[in-house]
Amino acid sequence: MSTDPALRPFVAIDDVHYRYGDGPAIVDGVDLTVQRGEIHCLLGRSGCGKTTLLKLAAGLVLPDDGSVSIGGEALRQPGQHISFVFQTPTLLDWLTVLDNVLLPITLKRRPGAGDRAAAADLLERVGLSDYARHRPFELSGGQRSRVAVARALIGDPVLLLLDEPFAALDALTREDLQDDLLRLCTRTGMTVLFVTHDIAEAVYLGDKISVMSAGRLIDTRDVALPRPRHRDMRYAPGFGELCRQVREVMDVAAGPHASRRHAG
Ligand SMILES: Nc1ncnc2c1ncn2[C@@H]1O[C@H](COP(=O)(O)OP(=O)(O)OP(=O)(O)O)[C@@H](O)[C@H]1O
Repeated sequence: MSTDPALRPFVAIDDVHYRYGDGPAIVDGVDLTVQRGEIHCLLGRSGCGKTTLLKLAAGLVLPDDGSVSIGGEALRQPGQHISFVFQTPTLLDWLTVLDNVLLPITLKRRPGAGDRAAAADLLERVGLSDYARHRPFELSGGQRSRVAVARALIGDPVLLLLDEPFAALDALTREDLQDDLLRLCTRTGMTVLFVTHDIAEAVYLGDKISVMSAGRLIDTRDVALPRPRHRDMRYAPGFGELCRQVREVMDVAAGPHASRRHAG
């Protein structure tokens, strides 16, 4: 690995192994690097270990073997400036939307006027200024997901980890949120590791895509699409071809039956 800090990957997951208790290996020798400012999408079938790898990247669980480092520092506990967005937006119904966004601050100290202004600014950026005083149960699923993204960004995290954050949403709302996320990433230059089952989502969002299967990374590739991404790109022939190539990798990982089904 390079000794020049500018060239060193921001996230370095190095030969990481993890099992829950005495169970089987769930993460089985994974090497993954993410450069600063990169959006790296992690694809894989259900149960292959994606969430566990994300928890390792957050320091929520520690590797049995191998190492995780963020910004050149070995991670030995939950990372201070790492935010996690879960599939279900875990908002507190008794707090207002604004107070939900402020929650990560409130858990550490009393929020000040600057914190409130930052939360209001984030709500504006996700299109929810008019909902600051609402309670989460008054919002749609897409709006709740937007609040969860805004909450993850309070305190300017250096690394954003997202675990299928838009999976429960309808296709059009999901596309809107993908565009919101890309805008926020461009503005902040944040580094992102994004877990999804959805190949088109990974291709649209990612600078790179890694495919995971049975605890291992079986493929990592660059996404050869220009930035900024635009929704019309989804209908360009090159986009479909990229999706097809990734699908092929996933089918090969799933064995000959999946490949035959895909072939028709
Ligand atoms: N806390 C836990 N204790 C024991 N086993 C667990 C625990 N969490 C996950 N597992 C097991 O680890 C394996 C991988 O789970 P993980 O959630 O990492 O997969 P995933 O790829 O994110 O799946 P999905 O796409 O369905 O969310 C599964 O077999 C799961 O049952």
